Amino acid sequence: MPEQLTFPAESVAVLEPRLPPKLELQDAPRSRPFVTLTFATSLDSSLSLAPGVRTRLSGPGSKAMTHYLRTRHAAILVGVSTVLADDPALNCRIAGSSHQPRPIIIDANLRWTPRRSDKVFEVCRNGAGLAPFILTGADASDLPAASVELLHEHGGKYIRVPSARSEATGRLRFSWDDILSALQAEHLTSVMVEGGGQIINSLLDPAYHKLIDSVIVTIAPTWLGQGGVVVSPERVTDSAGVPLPVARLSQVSWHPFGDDVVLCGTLRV
Ligand SMILES: NC(=O)c1ccc[n+]([C@@H]2O[C@H](COP(=O)([O-])OP(=O)(O)OC[C@H]3O[C@@H](n4cnc5c(N)ncnc54)[C@H](O)[C@@H]3O)[C@@H](O)[C@H]2O)c1
Ligand SMILES: Nc1nc(=O)c(N)c(NC[C@H](O)[C@H](O)[C@H](O)COP(=O)(O)O)[nH]1
Repeated sequence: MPEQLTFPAESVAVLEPRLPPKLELQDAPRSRPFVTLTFATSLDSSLSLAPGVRTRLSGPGSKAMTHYLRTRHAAILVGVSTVLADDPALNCRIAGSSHQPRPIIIDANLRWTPRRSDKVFEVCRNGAGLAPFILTGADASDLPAASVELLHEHGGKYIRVPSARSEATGRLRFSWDDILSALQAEHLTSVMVEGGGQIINSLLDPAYHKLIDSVIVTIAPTWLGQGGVVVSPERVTDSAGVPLPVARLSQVSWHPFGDDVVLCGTLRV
């Protein structure tokens, strides 16, 4: 029996001002998708115990909140290491909701080989989710034919995004402007960025704050300890090299969900 979550109407009302406008209420077409940054963190800012380790942080109430967010966004975006670690379904499991978000997987360097048995395809075949769009820096001629075929069969695809090679890692990187342009071209009007750490830290670069419309963070009352996947964006300094805070939320509100608290805010000025 597939998991069925419920999210109470009073909590829906609390979240509504933080969410993308419903399509029918949108007065003018947007030039880029509405971006919600959302994740679950421990008290020591960890998303998971270690890279590659799936770690449950959200309790039942905040988990249902995350799935409610999935009903209210056109797309859900994660990095390839999250897919490799978690084998996520990336679908919405709120009882009675017919909406499914489009999974977007950032895999600039083609690290993931999709397989028929992956959960994201399984839920798709069961009519409980959509097939992923994989954003890659690879040329069409370098895409593995079997992966292209598997995606096509389920309604997914690779999308090529302009990339630059990082001097530090030698890996291909996207700018968030290009990621959002790719989603806009697919008529995806809103996206929730769920993680993992590298994706979130890259989006929290001050150059991209203007692209983030809403931030919704679940904080679980636990310390995971050192060695976890940590949300901590690259340091920013002034012209004298003195460290500055990278970002501070405004329009902040805190909402308890069971043992967890959900923090809402914005980085837009
Ligand atoms: N608690 C949560 O809410 C939550 C959410 C998602 C994932 N997770 C956990 O996080 C861990 C994975 O996080 P992670 O940091 O190891 O990996 P990740 O999921 O952030 O993916 C890393 C990959 O994304 C690529 N990437 C990041 N920014 C990019 C950009 N701008 N352009 C192109 N590529 C980019 C990196 O090169 C790397 O290949 C897993 O353990 C997972 O369970 C937890
Ligand atoms: N809100 C939240 N609380 C958590 O405790 C946790 N581990 C995640 N992780 C986010 C990640 O992006 C995927 O949601 C997971 O990998 C699970 O995926 P599914 O639910 O199967 O789609 N998210």
